[in-house]
Amino acid sequence: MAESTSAPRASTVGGARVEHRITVPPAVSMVELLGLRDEVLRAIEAGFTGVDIHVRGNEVSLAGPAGDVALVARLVDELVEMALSGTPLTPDVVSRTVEMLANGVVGRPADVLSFNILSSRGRTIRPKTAGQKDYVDAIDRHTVTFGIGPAGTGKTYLAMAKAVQALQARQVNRIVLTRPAVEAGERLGFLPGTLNDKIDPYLRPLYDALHDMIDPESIPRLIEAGTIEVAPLAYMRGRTLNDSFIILDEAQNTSTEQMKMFLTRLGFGSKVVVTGDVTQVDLPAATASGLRTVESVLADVDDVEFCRLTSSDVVRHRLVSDIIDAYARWDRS
Ligand SMILES: Nc1ncnc2c1ncn2[C@@H]1O[C@H](COP(=O)(O)OP(=O)(O)OP(=O)(O)O)[C@@H](O)[C@H]1O
Repeated sequence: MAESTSAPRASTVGGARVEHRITVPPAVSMVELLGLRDEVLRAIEAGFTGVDIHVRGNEVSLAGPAGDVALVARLVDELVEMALSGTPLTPDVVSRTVEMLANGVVGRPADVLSFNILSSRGRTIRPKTAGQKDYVDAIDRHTVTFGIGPAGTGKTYLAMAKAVQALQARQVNRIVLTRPAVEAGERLGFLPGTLNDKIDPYLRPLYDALHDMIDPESIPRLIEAGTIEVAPLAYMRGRTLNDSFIILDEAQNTSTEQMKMFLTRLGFGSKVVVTGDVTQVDLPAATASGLRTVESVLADVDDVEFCRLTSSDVVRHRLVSDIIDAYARWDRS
């Protein structure tokens, strides 16, 4: 951890302006901390224009308004902690850390952003927000986890990362990925091509995430062997899935009966993750979404967790989370 040589010290009348010095431990190289061509340092400066930051050797000096200086000091402390645990520091990591500190997120940003979910294909998948970390923790601790929240919060992506990790660790011997193919179900008969071609567009997002985590060349072999199964929800009927990591995506588009059918496929040694966004239901108006009803049905059942992600967990373009909030306000009015 960075060693702070003093608490922020007032240097101007009224205590508004303070100076603060941080000594970076020798185990962290300054290039690692400040980024190639100082890009991390520039990201910090851009976020706190009122704070003067000077770096000399392994000392970082801060001067500016007390509140900002305190925040930058904590930020540097978190970045040092991340560098010590081998987490690459980028401007994105800086802005996520700032966001967590500014929002008063409980716990340390370094514990969230340095947490390793899956190492595969030469890279590591980590949570990008505190909500994402809570979600993957919930998956670890429960047999059935619901990840509910807006688009782009990583609900599917992180569930798949956990599934691939469980497969790598031999905790399960199969991954089953499924979606309620609402549109495909209605139109299958009218589309040309084999069944596989017909359902493909609906299952495409699941393949895309898989490509990020498993060598694309080995995916056909794994599918052939049944180690990975990607299929519409209707194909789950009548089966019992043992020793499997099962993900139901877009679960807002299931009926109550389909949700029950899906959840009762659970076999021994299996884990289930259900993801969905209750604000994006594509079902006919008269059909109740199984994702809406399930929470009250299973409220008192042990080992089932409902985890909520919010617009602050959106990892797509920044604007996406503003758009989600704007729609939520419009809906309410
Ligand atoms: N922790 C993360 N690390 C890297 N990329 C991430 C992470 N979380 C999300 N992403 C990226 O964000 C994209 C959106 O995530 P995902 O598709 O899982 O969102 P979702 O919440 O399931 O939304 P949708 O309902 O649109 O499917 C992913 O394809 C992935 O590229």
